[in-house]
Amino acid sequence: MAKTPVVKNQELTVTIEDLTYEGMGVAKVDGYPLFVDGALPGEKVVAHITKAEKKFAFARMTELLEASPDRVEPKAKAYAQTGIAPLQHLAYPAQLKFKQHQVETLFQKAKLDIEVKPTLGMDQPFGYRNKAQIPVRMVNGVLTTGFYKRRSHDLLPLEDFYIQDPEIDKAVLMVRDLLRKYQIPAYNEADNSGVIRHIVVRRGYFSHQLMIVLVTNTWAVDHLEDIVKELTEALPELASLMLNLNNRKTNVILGKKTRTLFGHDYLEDQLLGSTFRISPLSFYQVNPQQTEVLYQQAIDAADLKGNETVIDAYSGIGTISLSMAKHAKRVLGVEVVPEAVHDAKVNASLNSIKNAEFVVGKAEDVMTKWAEDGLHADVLMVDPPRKGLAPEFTAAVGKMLPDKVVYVSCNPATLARDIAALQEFGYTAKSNQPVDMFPQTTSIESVTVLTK
Ligand SMILES: C[S@@+](CC[C@H](N)C(=O)[O-])C[C@H]1O[C@@H](n2cnc3c(N)ncnc32)[C@H](O)[C@@H]1O
Repeated sequence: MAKTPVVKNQELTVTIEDLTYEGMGVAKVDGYPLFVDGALPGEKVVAHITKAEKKFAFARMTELLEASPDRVEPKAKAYAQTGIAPLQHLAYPAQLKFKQHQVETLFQKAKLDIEVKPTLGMDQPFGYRNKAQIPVRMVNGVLTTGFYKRRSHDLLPLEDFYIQDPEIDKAVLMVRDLLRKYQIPAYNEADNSGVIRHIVVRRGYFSHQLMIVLVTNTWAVDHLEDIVKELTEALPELASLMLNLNNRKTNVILGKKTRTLFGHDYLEDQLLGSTFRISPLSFYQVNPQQTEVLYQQAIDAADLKGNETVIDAYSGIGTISLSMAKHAKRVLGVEVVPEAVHDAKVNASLNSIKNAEFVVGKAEDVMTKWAEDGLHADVLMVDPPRKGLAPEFTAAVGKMLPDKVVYVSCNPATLARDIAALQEFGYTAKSNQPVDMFPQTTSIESVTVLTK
Protein backbone atom coordinates (compact mmCIF):
# COMPACT_ATOMS: atom_id res chain seq x y z
CA MET A 1 0.00 0.00 0.00
CA ALA A 2 1.19 3.53 -0.79
CA LYS A 3 2.74 5.38 2.14
CA THR A 4 0.57 8.17 3.61
CA PRO A 5 1.99 11.27 5.39
CA VAL A 6 0.27 10.16 8.61
CA VAL A 7 -0.69 6.72 9.95
CA LYS A 8 -3.58 5.41 12.03
CA ASN A 9 -3.27 6.06 15.80
CA GLN A 10 -0.52 8.66 15.29
CA GLU A 11 -0.90 11.81 17.43
CA LEU A 12 0.26 15.18 16.16
CA THR A 13 -0.17 18.83 16.95
CA VAL A 14 -1.85 20.80 14.19
CA THR A 15 -3.41 24.21 13.51
CA ILE A 16 -6.89 24.23 12.00
CA GLU A 17 -7.21 26.32 8.83
CA ASP A 18 -10.80 25.79 7.67
CA LEU A 19 -14.12 24.04 8.32
CA THR A 20 -15.57 21.48 5.89
CA TYR A 21 -19.20 21.62 4.79
CA GLU A 22 -19.79 18.87 7.36
CA GLY A 23 -18.33 21.03 10.14
CA MET A 24 -14.99 19.23 10.55
CA GLY A 25 -11.82 21.21 11.16
CA VAL A 26 -9.25 21.04 8.34
CA ALA A 27 -5.50 20.98 9.04
CA LYS A 28 -2.75 20.36 6.49
CA VAL A 29 0.30 18.12 6.96
CA ASP A 30 2.64 19.05 4.08
CA GLY A 31 -0.44 19.83 1.99
CA TYR A 32 -2.18 16.56 2.97
CA PRO A 33 -5.61 17.34 4.49
CA LEU A 34 -6.53 16.12 7.94
CA PHE A 35 -10.19 16.32 8.94
CA VAL A 36 -10.39 16.82 12.69
CA ASP A 37 -13.71 16.22 14.40
CA GLY A 38 -14.80 19.00 16.76
CA ALA A 39 -11.94 21.41 15.95
CA LEU A 40 -12.50 24.99 14.76
CA PRO A 41 -10.51 27.30 12.46
CA GLY A 42 -7.61 29.05 14.24
CA GLU A 43 -7.37 26.35 16.93
CA LYS A 44 -4.23 24.46 17.86
CA VAL A 45 -5.11 20.88 18.77
CA VAL A 46 -3.63 17.46 19.33
CA ALA A 47 -5.15 15.21 16.70
CA HIS A 48 -5.35 11.43 16.97
CA ILE A 49 -5.53 9.84 13.50
CA THR A 50 -8.50 7.48 13.26
CA LYS A 51 -8.28 6.66 9.55
CA ALA A 52 -5.60 7.44 6.95
CA GLU A 53 -6.58 7.33 3.28
CA LYS A 54 -4.45 8.01 0.21
CA LYS A 55 -5.56 11.63 -0.20
CA PHE A 56 -6.72 12.62 3.29
CA ALA A 57 -7.07 11.40 6.88
CA PHE A 58 -9.64 11.63 9.67
CA ALA A 59 -8.72 12.49 13.23
CA ARG A 60 -10.23 13.00 16.65
CA MET A 61 -9.24 15.95 18.82
CA THR A 62 -7.65 14.64 22.02
CA GLU A 63 -6.45 17.98 23.41
CA LEU A 64 -7.38 21.58 22.76
CA LEU A 65 -4.18 23.61 23.09
CA GLU A 66 -5.46 27.00 21.85
CA ALA A 67 -9.21 27.61 21.58
CA SER A 68 -10.94 29.76 18.97
CA PRO A 69 -12.69 32.90 20.30
CA ASP A 70 -15.75 31.50 18.47
CA ARG A 71 -15.83 28.32 20.57
CA VAL A 72 -18.83 27.99 22.88
CA GLU A 73 -19.74 25.38 25.47
CA PRO A 74 -21.92 22.69 23.81
CA LYS A 75 -25.39 22.09 25.28
CA ALA A 76 -24.60 18.48 26.14
CA LYS A 77 -21.50 16.35 25.65
CA ALA A 78 -23.47 13.18 24.87
CA TYR A 79 -25.56 15.06 22.33
CA ALA A 80 -22.34 15.74 20.34
CA GLN A 81 -22.08 12.01 19.64
CA THR A 82 -25.23 12.08 17.53
CA GLY A 83 -24.53 14.55 14.77
CA ILE A 84 -27.91 16.27 15.38
CA ALA A 85 -26.13 19.57 16.00
CA PRO A 86 -22.63 19.39 14.48
CA LEU A 87 -22.02 23.15 14.91
CA GLN A 88 -23.20 23.47 18.51
CA HIS A 89 -19.63 24.28 19.66
CA LEU A 90 -19.44 27.26 17.26
CA ALA A 91 -20.88 30.64 18.34
CA TYR A 92 -24.05 31.47 16.39
CA PRO A 93 -22.70 34.58 14.56
CA ALA A 94 -19.77 32.43 13.36
CA GLN A 95 -22.21 29.73 12.19
CA LEU A 96 -23.95 32.35 10.03
CA LYS A 97 -20.59 33.45 8.56
CA PHE A 98 -19.63 29.80 7.98
CA LYS A 99 -22.78 29.30 5.87
CA GLN A 100 -22.19 32.44 3.82
CA HIS A 101 -18.59 31.34 3.27
CA GLN A 102 -19.66 27.84 2.18
CA VAL A 103 -21.88 29.27 -0.56
CA GLU A 104 -19.12 31.70 -1.63
CA THR A 105 -16.61 28.86 -1.89
CA LEU A 106 -18.93 26.68 -3.98
CA PHE A 107 -19.76 29.59 -6.29
CA GLN A 108 -16.05 30.33 -6.75
CA LYS A 109 -15.35 26.69 -7.58
CA ALA A 110 -18.13 26.80 -10.21
CA LYS A 111 -16.68 30.10 -11.54
CA LEU A 112 -19.87 31.98 -10.66
CA ASP A 113 -19.46 35.65 -9.95
CA ILE A 114 -22.41 36.08 -7.56
CA GLU A 115 -22.43 38.14 -4.37
CA VAL A 116 -23.42 36.09 -1.31
CA LYS A 117 -25.17 38.22 1.30
CA PRO A 118 -24.75 37.73 5.06
CA THR A 119 -26.93 34.85 6.32
CA LEU A 120 -30.23 35.89 7.90
CA GLY A 121 -30.25 34.18 11.30
CA MET A 122 -32.54 33.69 14.30
CA ASP A 123 -32.66 35.57 17.60
CA GLN A 124 -33.13 32.29 19.50
CA PRO A 125 -31.35 29.55 17.51
CA PHE A 126 -32.60 26.63 19.66
CA GLY A 127 -35.97 24.89 20.07
CA TYR A 128 -36.97 25.84 16.53
CA ARG A 129 -37.87 22.52 14.88
CA ASN A 130 -41.58 21.81 14.44
CA LYS A 131 -40.96 18.16 13.60
CA ALA A 132 -39.18 15.22 15.22
CA GLN A 133 -38.62 11.71 13.91
CA ILE A 134 -37.42 9.77 16.90
CA PRO A 135 -36.13 6.20 16.59
CA VAL A 136 -37.36 3.72 19.22
CA ARG A 137 -35.15 0.77 20.17
CA MET A 138 -34.57 -1.58 23.10
CA VAL A 139 -31.49 -0.48 25.07
CA ASN A 140 -30.48 -2.93 27.82
CA GLY A 141 -33.92 -4.47 27.62
CA VAL A 142 -35.82 -1.17 28.04
CA LEU A 143 -37.78 0.63 25.30
CA THR A 144 -35.79 3.80 24.67
CA THR A 145 -36.10 6.98 22.57
CA GLY A 146 -33.12 9.03 21.50
CA PHE A 147 -30.98 9.36 18.45
CA TYR A 148 -28.42 7.34 16.56
CA LYS A 149 -24.75 7.90 17.29
CA ARG A 150 -23.01 9.32 14.25
CA ARG A 151 -22.39 6.96 11.35
CA SER A 152 -24.18 4.13 13.21
CA HIS A 153 -27.55 2.76 14.21
CA ASP A 154 -26.62 2.56 17.92
CA LEU A 155 -29.27 4.45 19.82
CA LEU A 156 -28.12 7.05 22.34
CA PRO A 157 -30.87 7.73 24.91
CA LEU A 158 -31.90 11.42 24.78
CA GLU A 159 -34.69 13.36 26.47
CA ASP A 160 -33.83 16.94 25.52
CA PHE A 161 -33.10 17.47 21.84
CA TYR A 162 -32.41 21.22 22.25
CA ILE A 163 -33.19 22.15 18.64
CA GLN A 164 -36.78 20.87 18.76
CA ASP A 165 -39.84 22.64 20.12
CA PRO A 166 -39.69 21.60 23.82
CA GLU A 167 -43.38 20.63 23.66
CA ILE A 168 -42.38 18.00 21.09
CA ASP A 169 -39.73 16.61 23.43
CA LYS A 170 -42.41 16.33 26.17
CA ALA A 171 -44.83 14.54 23.85
CA VAL A 172 -42.14 12.03 22.82
CA LEU A 173 -41.45 11.19 26.48
CA MET A 174 -45.15 10.81 27.17
CA VAL A 175 -45.49 8.33 24.30
CA ARG A 176 -42.32 6.52 25.39
CA ASP A 177 -43.62 6.12 28.95
CA LEU A 178 -46.95 4.74 27.74
CA LEU A 179 -45.20 2.27 25.46
CA ARG A 180 -43.10 1.16 28.43
CA LYS A 181 -46.17 0.91 30.68
CA TYR A 182 -48.00 -1.34 28.21
CA GLN A 183 -44.80 -3.27 27.41
CA ILE A 184 -44.93 -2.70 23.67
CA PRO A 185 -41.69 -4.03 22.17
CA ALA A 186 -39.47 -1.67 20.20
CA TYR A 187 -38.43 -2.55 16.65
CA ASN A 188 -35.30 -4.65 16.16
CA GLU A 189 -33.49 -3.83 12.92
CA ALA A 190 -31.36 -6.99 13.04
CA ASP A 191 -34.25 -9.38 12.38
CA ASN A 192 -37.07 -6.95 11.44
CA SER A 193 -38.98 -7.96 14.61
CA GLY A 194 -40.70 -5.91 17.33
CA VAL A 195 -43.39 -3.28 16.95
CA ILE A 196 -42.57 0.43 17.37
CA ARG A 197 -40.01 1.84 14.93
CA HIS A 198 -40.34 5.61 15.23
CA ILE A 199 -42.36 8.28 16.97
CA VAL A 200 -42.97 11.18 14.57
CA VAL A 201 -44.29 14.39 16.10
CA ARG A 202 -45.19 17.67 14.43
CA ARG A 203 -46.39 20.78 16.24
CA GLY A 204 -47.85 23.85 14.59
CA TYR A 205 -45.76 26.83 15.65
CA PHE A 206 -48.67 29.22 15.29
CA SER A 207 -51.61 26.83 15.83
CA HIS A 208 -50.01 24.76 18.64
CA GLN A 209 -51.78 21.73 17.16
CA LEU A 210 -49.96 18.47 17.80
CA MET A 211 -49.74 15.49 15.42
CA ILE A 212 -48.29 12.20 16.63
CA VAL A 213 -47.57 9.33 14.23
CA LEU A 214 -46.58 5.95 15.64
CA VAL A 215 -44.60 4.14 12.97
CA THR A 216 -45.04 0.42 13.50
CA ASN A 217 -43.88 -2.84 12.00
CA THR A 218 -47.43 -4.28 12.19
CA TRP A 219 -51.01 -3.02 12.44
CA ALA A 220 -51.46 -5.28 15.49
CA VAL A 221 -50.40 -3.18 18.46
CA ASP A 222 -51.48 -4.44 21.89
CA HIS A 223 -53.33 -2.03 24.20
CA LEU A 224 -53.77 0.49 21.39
CA GLU A 225 -57.11 1.70 22.78
CA ASP A 226 -55.58 2.30 26.22
CA ILE A 227 -52.65 4.18 24.69
CA VAL A 228 -54.96 6.36 22.59
CA LYS A 229 -57.18 7.10 25.60
CA GLU A 230 -54.29 8.04 27.86
CA LEU A 231 -52.59 10.19 25.22
CA THR A 232 -55.73 12.15 24.35
CA GLU A 233 -56.35 12.79 28.05
CA ALA A 234 -52.78 13.87 28.72
CA LEU A 235 -52.24 16.06 25.63
CA PRO A 236 -54.95 18.70 25.16
CA GLU A 237 -53.17 20.03 22.04
CA LEU A 238 -53.41 16.66 20.27
CA ALA A 239 -55.19 17.25 16.95
CA SER A 240 -54.15 14.07 15.16
CA LEU A 241 -52.92 10.66 16.31
CA MET A 242 -52.03 8.20 13.57
CA LEU A 243 -50.57 4.78 13.02
CA ASN A 244 -48.24 4.36 10.06
CA LEU A 245 -47.32 0.89 8.86
CA ASN A 246 -43.73 0.32 7.79
CA ASN A 247 -42.82 -3.37 7.75
CA ARG A 248 -40.01 -3.19 5.23
CA LYS A 249 -36.29 -3.52 6.00
CA THR A 250 -35.42 0.08 5.15
CA ASN A 251 -33.99 3.30 6.53
CA VAL A 252 -36.99 5.22 5.17
CA ILE A 253 -38.96 6.27 8.22
CA LEU A 254 -42.57 6.37 7.07
CA GLY A 255 -44.44 3.64 5.23
CA LYS A 256 -47.14 4.42 2.68
CA LYS A 257 -50.22 3.36 4.71
CA THR A 258 -51.59 5.40 7.59
CA ARG A 259 -54.63 4.97 9.87
CA THR A 260 -56.19 7.68 12.00
CA LEU A 261 -56.57 6.73 15.67
CA PHE A 262 -57.82 10.08 16.94
CA GLY A 263 -58.71 13.48 15.49
CA HIS A 264 -57.92 14.48 11.91
CA ASP A 265 -55.58 12.95 9.37
CA TYR A 266 -53.80 16.29 9.09
CA LEU A 267 -52.38 19.12 11.15
CA GLU A 268 -53.09 22.78 10.54
CA ASP A 269 -50.67 25.65 10.86
CA GLN A 270 -50.36 29.20 9.58
CA LEU A 271 -47.65 30.85 7.47
CA LEU A 272 -47.66 34.46 6.26
CA GLY A 273 -51.34 34.80 7.22
CA SER A 274 -52.58 31.70 5.34
CA THR A 275 -53.71 28.42 6.88
CA PHE A 276 -52.17 25.15 5.70
CA ARG A 277 -53.23 21.55 6.19
CA ILE A 278 -50.32 19.14 6.39
CA SER A 279 -50.67 15.35 5.99
CA PRO A 280 -48.13 13.05 7.63
CA LEU A 281 -46.53 12.15 4.27
CA SER A 282 -46.25 15.76 3.06
CA PHE A 283 -43.14 17.92 3.25
CA TYR A 284 -43.42 21.00 5.44
CA GLN A 285 -40.49 23.30 6.28
CA VAL A 286 -39.19 22.47 9.77
CA ASN A 287 -38.34 25.98 10.94
CA PRO A 288 -41.58 27.97 10.75
CA GLN A 289 -40.15 31.31 11.93
CA GLN A 290 -37.40 31.27 9.33
CA THR A 291 -39.74 29.86 6.67
CA GLU A 292 -41.61 33.16 6.77
CA VAL A 293 -38.29 34.98 6.28
CA LEU A 294 -37.31 32.63 3.42
CA TYR A 295 -40.67 32.87 1.63
CA GLN A 296 -40.73 36.65 2.00
CA GLN A 297 -37.32 36.74 0.29
CA ALA A 298 -38.71 34.60 -2.56
CA ILE A 299 -41.89 36.72 -2.85
CA ASP A 300 -39.87 39.96 -2.87
CA ALA A 301 -37.51 38.47 -5.46
CA ALA A 302 -40.41 37.48 -7.73
CA ASP A 303 -41.58 41.13 -7.60
CA LEU A 304 -45.07 40.25 -8.86
CA LYS A 305 -47.36 42.96 -10.23
CA GLY A 306 -50.55 40.90 -10.49
CA ASN A 307 -50.62 39.91 -14.18
CA GLU A 308 -48.01 37.13 -14.14
CA THR A 309 -48.21 33.39 -14.68
CA VAL A 310 -46.06 31.67 -12.06
CA ILE A 311 -44.90 28.05 -12.04
CA ASP A 312 -44.04 26.67 -8.61
CA ALA A 313 -42.05 23.49 -9.18
CA TYR A 314 -41.60 21.09 -6.23
CA SER A 315 -44.59 22.80 -4.64
CA GLY A 316 -45.21 20.49 -1.63
CA ILE A 317 -48.47 21.45 0.09
CA GLY A 318 -48.56 24.70 -1.87
CA THR A 319 -47.10 27.05 0.72
CA ILE A 320 -45.06 29.12 -1.74
CA SER A 321 -47.66 28.79 -4.54
CA LEU A 322 -50.48 30.13 -2.40
CA SER A 323 -48.34 32.94 -0.97
CA MET A 324 -47.54 33.97 -4.58
CA ALA A 325 -51.10 33.49 -5.90
CA LYS A 326 -52.20 36.51 -3.89
CA HIS A 327 -49.90 38.67 -6.05
CA ALA A 328 -50.13 36.94 -9.47
CA LYS A 329 -52.70 36.18 -12.18
CA ARG A 330 -52.21 32.42 -12.18
CA VAL A 331 -50.04 29.90 -10.33
CA LEU A 332 -49.34 26.33 -11.48
CA GLY A 333 -47.80 23.98 -8.95
CA VAL A 334 -46.20 20.60 -9.63
CA GLU A 335 -45.26 18.07 -6.97
CA VAL A 336 -44.53 14.32 -6.99
CA VAL A 337 -46.21 13.28 -3.69
CA PRO A 338 -49.98 12.82 -4.29
CA GLU A 339 -50.88 13.48 -0.62
CA ALA A 340 -49.04 16.82 -0.77
CA VAL A 341 -50.91 17.81 -3.96
CA HIS A 342 -54.19 16.88 -2.24
CA ASP A 343 -53.17 19.12 0.68
CA ALA A 344 -52.27 21.94 -1.73
CA LYS A 345 -55.71 21.81 -3.39
CA VAL A 346 -57.48 21.80 -0.01
CA ASN A 347 -55.22 24.65 1.13
CA ALA A 348 -56.15 26.73 -1.91
CA SER A 349 -59.83 26.43 -1.09
CA LEU A 350 -59.26 26.91 2.68
CA ASN A 351 -57.69 30.27 1.85
CA SER A 352 -60.25 31.16 -0.86
CA ILE A 353 -57.54 31.15 -3.54
CA LYS A 354 -59.00 30.40 -6.97
CA ASN A 355 -56.07 31.15 -9.28
CA ALA A 356 -53.79 28.25 -8.23
CA GLU A 357 -53.82 24.77 -9.81
CA PHE A 358 -51.78 21.76 -8.74
CA VAL A 359 -50.58 18.77 -10.73
CA VAL A 360 -49.17 15.46 -9.45
CA GLY A 361 -46.05 14.42 -11.32
CA LYS A 362 -42.31 14.62 -11.60
CA ALA A 363 -41.38 18.27 -12.09
CA GLU A 364 -39.00 17.31 -14.94
CA ASP A 365 -41.79 15.47 -16.85
CA VAL A 366 -44.51 18.05 -16.29
CA MET A 367 -42.22 21.00 -17.04
CA THR A 368 -41.10 19.32 -20.28
CA LYS A 369 -44.73 18.86 -21.30
CA TRP A 370 -45.64 22.45 -20.40
CA ALA A 371 -42.69 23.73 -22.45
CA GLU A 372 -43.69 21.52 -25.42
CA ASP A 373 -47.29 22.76 -25.15
CA GLY A 374 -46.03 26.34 -25.47
CA LEU A 375 -46.94 27.39 -21.93
CA HIS A 376 -45.00 30.48 -20.85
CA ALA A 377 -44.26 31.38 -17.23
CA ASP A 378 -43.21 34.90 -16.30
CA VAL A 379 -41.76 33.60 -13.06
CA LEU A 380 -40.52 30.09 -12.36
CA MET A 381 -40.15 29.19 -8.66
CA VAL A 382 -38.08 26.12 -7.89
CA ASP A 383 -37.57 24.57 -4.45
CA PRO A 384 -36.12 21.12 -5.22
CA PRO A 385 -34.83 18.48 -2.77
CA ARG A 386 -31.08 18.26 -2.06
CA LYS A 387 -30.23 16.66 -5.39
CA GLY A 388 -31.33 19.84 -7.17
CA LEU A 389 -32.87 20.09 -10.64
CA ALA A 390 -32.98 17.09 -12.97
CA PRO A 391 -31.14 17.72 -16.29
CA GLU A 392 -34.49 17.27 -18.14
CA PHE A 393 -35.97 20.02 -15.95
CA THR A 394 -33.14 22.43 -16.78
CA ALA A 395 -33.54 21.58 -20.49
CA ALA A 396 -37.26 22.41 -20.28
CA VAL A 397 -36.43 25.77 -18.67
CA GLY A 398 -34.19 26.44 -21.68
CA LYS A 399 -37.13 25.76 -23.94
CA MET A 400 -39.74 27.75 -22.03
CA LEU A 401 -37.41 30.61 -21.08
CA PRO A 402 -39.36 32.15 -18.19
CA ASP A 403 -38.39 35.80 -17.59
CA LYS A 404 -37.24 35.08 -14.07
CA VAL A 405 -36.23 32.02 -12.08
CA VAL A 406 -36.39 32.19 -8.28
CA TYR A 407 -34.35 29.31 -6.87
CA VAL A 408 -34.89 28.29 -3.24
CA SER A 409 -32.13 25.80 -2.46
CA CYS A 410 -31.31 23.54 0.47
CA ASN A 411 -28.00 22.44 -1.05
CA PRO A 412 -25.52 25.05 -2.33
CA ALA A 413 -23.48 22.42 -4.21
CA THR A 414 -26.35 21.46 -6.52
CA LEU A 415 -27.45 25.12 -6.62
CA ALA A 416 -24.05 26.13 -8.05
CA ARG A 417 -24.24 23.31 -10.60
CA ASP A 418 -27.78 24.30 -11.65
CA ILE A 419 -26.98 28.03 -11.91
CA ALA A 420 -24.03 27.18 -14.16
CA ALA A 421 -26.38 25.09 -16.37
CA LEU A 422 -29.00 27.87 -16.51
CA GLN A 423 -26.32 30.37 -17.55
CA GLU A 424 -26.10 28.44 -20.82
CA PHE A 425 -29.60 29.72 -21.60
CA GLY A 426 -28.63 33.34 -20.91
CA TYR A 427 -29.63 33.56 -17.23
CA THR A 428 -27.50 35.43 -14.73
CA ALA A 429 -27.73 35.95 -10.98
CA LYS A 430 -26.43 38.99 -9.13
CA SER A 431 -26.78 37.82 -5.55
CA ASN A 432 -27.66 34.97 -3.25
CA GLN A 433 -29.37 35.32 0.13
CA PRO A 434 -28.73 32.54 2.66
CA VAL A 435 -31.43 32.13 5.34
CA ASP A 436 -30.57 30.02 8.37
CA MET A 437 -33.31 27.41 8.55
CA PHE A 438 -31.22 24.90 10.53
CA PRO A 439 -29.21 26.56 13.34
CA GLN A 440 -26.56 24.37 15.03
CA THR A 441 -26.34 22.23 11.89
CA THR A 442 -24.36 22.56 8.67
CA SER A 443 -27.43 22.70 6.38
CA ILE A 444 -27.68 25.79 4.19
CA GLU A 445 -30.83 27.24 2.63
CA SER A 446 -30.73 30.20 0.26
CA VAL A 447 -32.63 32.18 -2.36
CA THR A 448 -31.18 33.18 -5.74
CA VAL A 449 -32.90 35.15 -8.50
CA LEU A 450 -31.90 34.53 -12.11
CA THR A 451 -32.94 36.83 -14.91
CA LYS A 452 -32.28 36.79 -18.65
C1 LIG B 1 -37.71 21.21 -0.41
S1 LIG B 1 -39.35 20.60 -0.62
C2 LIG B 1 -40.21 22.08 -1.03
C3 LIG B 1 -41.70 22.07 -0.84
C4 LIG B 1 -42.38 23.43 -0.78
N1 LIG B 1 -41.91 24.32 -1.79
C5 LIG B 1 -42.23 24.02 0.61
O1 LIG B 1 -41.49 24.97 0.80
O2 LIG B 1 -42.91 23.52 1.53
C6 LIG B 1 -39.19 19.71 -2.11
C7 LIG B 1 -40.46 19.06 -2.58
O3 LIG B 1 -40.19 18.44 -3.84
C8 LIG B 1 -40.90 17.22 -3.92
N2 LIG B 1 -40.21 16.45 -4.98
C9 LIG B 1 -39.10 15.68 -4.89
N3 LIG B 1 -38.73 15.24 -6.11
C10 LIG B 1 -39.63 15.74 -7.00
C11 LIG B 1 -39.76 15.66 -8.41
N4 LIG B 1 -38.92 14.97 -9.16
N5 LIG B 1 -40.79 16.33 -8.98
C12 LIG B 1 -41.67 17.04 -8.23
N6 LIG B 1 -41.58 17.15 -6.90
C13 LIG B 1 -40.57 16.52 -6.28
C14 LIG B 1 -40.86 16.68 -2.51
O4 LIG B 1 -41.91 15.76 -2.31
C15 LIG B 1 -41.04 17.98 -1.69
O5 LIG B 1 -42.40 18.24 -1.45
